[in-house]
Amino acid sequence: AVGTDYTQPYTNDQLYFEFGKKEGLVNIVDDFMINLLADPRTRTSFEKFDQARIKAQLVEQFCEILGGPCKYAGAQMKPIHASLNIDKAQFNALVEALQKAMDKHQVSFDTQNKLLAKLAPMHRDIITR
Ligand code: HEM
Repeated sequence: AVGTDYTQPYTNDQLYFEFGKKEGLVNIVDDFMINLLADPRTRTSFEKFDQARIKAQLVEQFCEILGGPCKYAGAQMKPIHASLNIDKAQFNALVEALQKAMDKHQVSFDTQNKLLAKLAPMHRDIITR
């Protein structure tokens, strides 16, 4: 599982290749975290934690979701976010930060939406207020 009991990874590695494989994901997630730390809606959550560790976990999670050769071994989404008091505006800000990073790395709109479609349902494990 990739952090929830309902998220099914894509079953071939086409999307993983469209994201530029591991190297592409590392670059996208680096910019994603820069964007999260630049936005006041998300900075206050992320600044207190080990960002290098979170980025490494995000790369593994996205890699597995996109059908790549990875196995996410991080925390489940519900318990890890439970004490963070995350609202809908913060969740939306995170999606924007990811879109901005994917745009910068020239991931096509359709391909971006394939990843977002797997992340969006996670709102029910992450938003707690
Ligand atoms: C679909 C949306 C999201 C996904 C896929 C996601 C994914 C992740 C992952 C993979 C981790 C690392 C788990 C681990 O260390 O084992 C994590 C941790 C974290 N996330 Fe999220 N997250 C999402 C939304 C959010 C939002 C909206 C916020 C706050 C604005 C947030 C704040 C954090 C923080 C602060 C941590 C570190 C918690 C800790 O180490 O105790 N996340 N997230």
